[in-house]
Amino acid sequence: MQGKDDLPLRIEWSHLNKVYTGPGDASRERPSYRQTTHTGLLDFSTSVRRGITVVLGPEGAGKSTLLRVTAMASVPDDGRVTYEMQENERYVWSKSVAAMGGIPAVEPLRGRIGYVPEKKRSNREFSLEESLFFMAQSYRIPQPKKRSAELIARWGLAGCRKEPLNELPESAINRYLLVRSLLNEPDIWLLDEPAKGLDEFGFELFCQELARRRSQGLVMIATNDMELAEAADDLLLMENGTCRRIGKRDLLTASVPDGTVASWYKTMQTFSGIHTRSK
Ligand SMILES: Nc1ncnc2c1ncn2[C@@H]1O[C@H](COP(=O)(O)OP(=O)(O)OP(=O)(O)O)[C@@H](O)[C@H]1O
Repeated sequence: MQGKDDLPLRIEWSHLNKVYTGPGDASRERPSYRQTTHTGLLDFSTSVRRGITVVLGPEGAGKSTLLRVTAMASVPDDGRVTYEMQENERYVWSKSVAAMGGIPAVEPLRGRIGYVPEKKRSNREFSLEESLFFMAQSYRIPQPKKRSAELIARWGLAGCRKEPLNELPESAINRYLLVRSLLNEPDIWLLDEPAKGLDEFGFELFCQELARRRSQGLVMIATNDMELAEAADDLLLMENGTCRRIGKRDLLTASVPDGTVASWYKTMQTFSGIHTRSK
């Protein structure tokens, strides 16, 4: 019999483009009336499978944009994302799907994606406990109270469960965001700098969860934290909104003497002149 781990789980991006337009550069002495544009994704095409893919790249390379679009929290200008969840079950996210009020078409998928965004703050006045309960209800999770209580206990958040989200200390809000993304036991877990702001205990819990999900689902981590990047099965290197390199971590890092992701990434930077603020 085919187990869950044997089922195909794959995301493919085809010719994705995303450009941000905004008012002129406010940092300039004279205000400009011209719009500025920033490239988030530029004809981005590649695919990933089950396991942990770490997305690397310098500041502004498009890592957060890629995760945001893949989480369907943002609509691409062009191109498509295809999610193959299992045989005969696939979904597409694109501008036309979004424009057609595509939410019903991707609704079953939404409940199978967990996303931790880059910005780790909340201005909500709900308590941590209420917020998780409401979210569990919106996902139609059976026994939502039990599920949120279980996660609160497992992630050491019982002491601050009554606190409003906008008053939580940084370490707790980071753990809360991880818990929120796990409520629905997602098949696809998308994490933008997940270790940033986590305390030591939170990082330990996060590593345990990552180990548990390595074979169970598809995990993508955008990070500049080279210690975390060592968790990768696959590496995806981005530059100027494009995929510059993708492959098995072991094969890519075999080309550097110490076999670490940090050294491989440094070598790649040397050849392209890209710079980052890696740890
Ligand atoms: N909401 C936005 N409005 C305007 N420009 C944006 C927005 N989000 C991203 N950008 C621009 O898009 C480009 C890609 O940004 P993105 O945050 O995706 O890169 P990144 O690789 O995640 O960078 P970092 O490592 O700094 O988080 C950058 O030039 C950025 O300034």
